[in-house]
Amino acid sequence: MIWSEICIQTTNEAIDPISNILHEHGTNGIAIEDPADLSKERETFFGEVYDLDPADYPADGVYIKAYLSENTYLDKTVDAIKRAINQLQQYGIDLGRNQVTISDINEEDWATAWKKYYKPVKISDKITIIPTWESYQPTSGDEVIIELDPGMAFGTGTHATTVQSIQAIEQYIRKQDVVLDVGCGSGVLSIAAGLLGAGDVHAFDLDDVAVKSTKINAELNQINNKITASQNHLLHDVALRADMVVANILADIIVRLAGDAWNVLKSDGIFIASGIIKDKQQLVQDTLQDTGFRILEVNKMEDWISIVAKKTPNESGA
Ligand SMILES: C[S@@+](CC[C@H](N)C(=O)[O-])C[C@H]1O[C@@H](n2cnc3c(N)ncnc32)[C@H](O)[C@@H]1O
Repeated sequence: MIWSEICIQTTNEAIDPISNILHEHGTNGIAIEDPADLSKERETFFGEVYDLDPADYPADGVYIKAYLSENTYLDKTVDAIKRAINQLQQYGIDLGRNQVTISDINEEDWATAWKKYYKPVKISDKITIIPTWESYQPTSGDEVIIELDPGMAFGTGTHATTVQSIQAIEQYIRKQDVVLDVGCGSGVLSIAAGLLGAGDVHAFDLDDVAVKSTKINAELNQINNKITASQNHLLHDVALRADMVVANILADIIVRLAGDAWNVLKSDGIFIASGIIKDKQQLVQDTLQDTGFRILEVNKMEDWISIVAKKTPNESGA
């Protein structure tokens, strides 16, 4: 079968929002080619992405590739994707060259192409993520291994926003916590929470592909007894009581989520918000504080901000 490959040349900061747009327009198998992956050092990064080959990467820019099956609406879909990407400039996101190219590709090529960029990666002092098709020898007895096959869903675990989320989960989780993962993608954050001791994890995503991927990955890690995954818009109509809410999603969506996150959290509950660009940091902080949260931490990795907030009155009593 022949597929259409959409390749967008853009910037690192545009990867998440453009990936979301591509998902929303029904594309499959998103692959990211970012030369920064070869050389980046993260302040709080505990290891390296192993075995990456420079020959696999573009000389400059970031390429996001996604695939559409043969369909008569290709032109319309591509136009809609271009329009949605251009609108990101209104949110202050730098799109770089913003060049979109379309080419035909055989099914056998795309189905496995992205896998060559995805290697075992140590993302905290405890956690290593390994793709299911790679072999890996743990380096210490207490290493927590997350096996992952994200398939078509977002979330290899290696993106800075995901790394920040997992590091915060590791720091704040307590045994038997009830955790809600909003925008679960591949389920990587839910699995991290489950393996780090959460009692019950509820994962939500708008995208049915993400929900299926979370279920598959929970089973792969043998913690499907702890994790439920369902299709949902943010936390709408969720009546659970949680110790922790984690959302690696865009800043503007976190702003909309803040009130519901407050409502579902128990007193002293923790809200981990990630996927925030620098320009939106103040907006998210202000919104969280106006909602009543006390900001515990603001962290930066590459160009991304994550915020950890607690459901306790702040000093001004708001
Ligand atoms: C950046 S990905 C994060 C995936 C994963 N949690 C991680 O950290 O790697 C954001 C996810 O949020 C989902 N999403 C976007 N808007 C949403 C909404 N309004 N309600 C629920 N999920 C949403 C997307 O489908 C996508 O899977």
